[in-house]
Amino acid sequence: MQSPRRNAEGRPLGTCDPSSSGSPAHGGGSRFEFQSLLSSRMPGADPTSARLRASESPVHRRGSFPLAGAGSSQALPPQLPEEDRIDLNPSFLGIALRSLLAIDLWLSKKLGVCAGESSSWGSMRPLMKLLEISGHGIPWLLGTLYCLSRSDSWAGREVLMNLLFALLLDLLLVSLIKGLVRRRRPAHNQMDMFFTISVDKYSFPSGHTTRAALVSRFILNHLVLAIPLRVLVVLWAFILGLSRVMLGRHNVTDVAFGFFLGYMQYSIVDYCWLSPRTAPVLFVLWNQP
Ligand SMILES: CC(C)=CCC/C(C)=C/CC/C(C)=C/COP(=O)(O)O
Repeated sequence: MQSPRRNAEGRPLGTCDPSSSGSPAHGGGSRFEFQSLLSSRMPGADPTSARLRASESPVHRRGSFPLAGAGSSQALPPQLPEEDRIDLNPSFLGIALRSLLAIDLWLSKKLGVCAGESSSWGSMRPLMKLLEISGHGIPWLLGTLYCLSRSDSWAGREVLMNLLFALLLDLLLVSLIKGLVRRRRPAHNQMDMFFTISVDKYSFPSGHTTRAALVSRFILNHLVLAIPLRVLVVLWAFILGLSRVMLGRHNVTDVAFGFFLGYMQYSIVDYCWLSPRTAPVLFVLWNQP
């Protein structure tokens, strides 16, 4: 049997100090806690009446005890520890976010059909992992550096220099957000990714997806491609994002935000576009023998 949860005084919740009963305005806040805790934790309790009682009480609307009435000599009852308080009036935003999170987890689990070899689409896993490599940071960085070293035109060098800047900016922003948000990867993910850095144990946002959105927008804006190739670039980005969820690497919201972030990152790169005019030092340095 579980031991009962206790309040700040070490008293089991659901018991009430008789000395503190009475009007909340006179320091009897414990009674309201008792009522609301009881009605929301007891099986078969009526949550509506708990809410009504709570809304009548200034104690619960503000989530704290009122000051003792003027001249009252009764000591203020102690505050409940944070984990023992119940938000009886959650905001609309709170409910919406919690619902979105629940749908996200449910949908991500459903779509994680290549998460393991024994999953329903487990045979597709090698293909998904090939896609994973196509969006990895290392091949993109090395490929850009190689092309930059081989480029013999100013225009080509300028575009590649900006692609390098875009890839580095992406790594920086994704690492920063992953480190701040620290959302764990889905439980069904197998951590068998190729060449990761420490923040890659976190999943929000999907780095592959930000890169895919950023690079594809970059290519569409700076390379002259026939329509079928342009469609292919967009499809690659979209399928790469989807494959992150199918592999079980990410939740749907990690990928959705990844697309948004990658798209916005391109706008930053475009705004700060490096050219021999705006960043002459970079271009001169690159041309040193
Ligand atoms: C210059 C430097 C520090 C390069 C690091 C490149 C690198 C290891 C990128 C990590 C790529 C990666 C595994 C990202 C994780 O992607 P998710 O889609 O799983 O978030």
